[in-house]
Amino acid sequence: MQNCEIIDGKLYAAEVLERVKSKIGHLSTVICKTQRATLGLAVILVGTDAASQIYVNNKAKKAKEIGFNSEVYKFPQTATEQEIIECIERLNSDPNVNGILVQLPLPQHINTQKIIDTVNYEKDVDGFSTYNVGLLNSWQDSLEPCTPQGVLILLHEILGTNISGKKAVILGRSRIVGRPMASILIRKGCSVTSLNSNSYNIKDECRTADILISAVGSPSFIKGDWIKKGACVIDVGIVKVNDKLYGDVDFESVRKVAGFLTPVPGGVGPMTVSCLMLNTIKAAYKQYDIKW
Ligand SMILES: Nc1nc(=O)c2c([nH]1)NC[C@@H]1CN(c3ccc(C(=O)N[C@@H](CCC(=O)O)C(=O)O)cc3)C=[N+]21
Repeated sequence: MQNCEIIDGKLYAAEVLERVKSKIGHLSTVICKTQRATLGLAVILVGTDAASQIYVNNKAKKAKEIGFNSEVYKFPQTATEQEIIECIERLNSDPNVNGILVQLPLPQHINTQKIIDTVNYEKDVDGFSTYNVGLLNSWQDSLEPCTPQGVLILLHEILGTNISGKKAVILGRSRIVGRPMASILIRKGCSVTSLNSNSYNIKDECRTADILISAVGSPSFIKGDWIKKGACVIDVGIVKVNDKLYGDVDFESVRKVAGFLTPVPGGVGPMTVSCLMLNTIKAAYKQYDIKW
């Protein structure tokens, strides 16, 4: 039986973070001393979703660790669109805030796209605004969504930088992962199949994948017999059940067939956080008009 390589996301996330730190160092010497500016990431959190609280705190902690200012703006579940919009507008015009992230999901009564599109697209470090999505899909430079960016870095580490011609199957079509992931892989020359819960023959489709990316949030539902031998399996799902974290992938059965597999936790999650830092420093370079 062949061996499956378990991909250490924390390792590659640390590498990305080192790159971010050196970029911060460079920018600080060029700009901050003379203009007395600081670098900042603002995070907006609405409501009390337990998972969101954890992620938001993780992001703010990491941001501070590497030398960003990071403020979390908390709103109650009952907050109005107008209150959130006013906060975003203040942050848009604050020169010491380079990145703004609105944690999702937002409460039902709030128009998510409207809120996201209030964020100045050059501070939209999630890359979810209509304008950034348009840039991405027309293959222009943009702030790209963090999780797909992190997945691409892992794929490059595993398979090399040329992944053109590979068959990629993506489960899930969310704004955060599925849709931008498909767009990025199409641009890289992959043959991309997008699946959702209504798709026919999901298992057979998955079995055609050289690269299988799952972002469904359904604990352990992808089994070993869904996997092509030697395939690269990227697990983006993360759900907590009875205090234990589960991905979409049934780890033990899939590792017997796959060539490469990202674990949960310790796979894609840490890459997402590092890519958020990368987007924040990229946004700062753009805002200060410094060459990347
Ligand atoms: N506007 C917005 N942007 C996001 O990027 C966004 C969001 N909303 N809403 C929720 C999801 C989820 N998400 C994760 C980030 C880090 C980990 C992460 O660091 N995971 C660790 C474990 C963390 C733990 O112990 O709970 C790991 O997989 O090793 C997981 C999930 C970002 N999201």
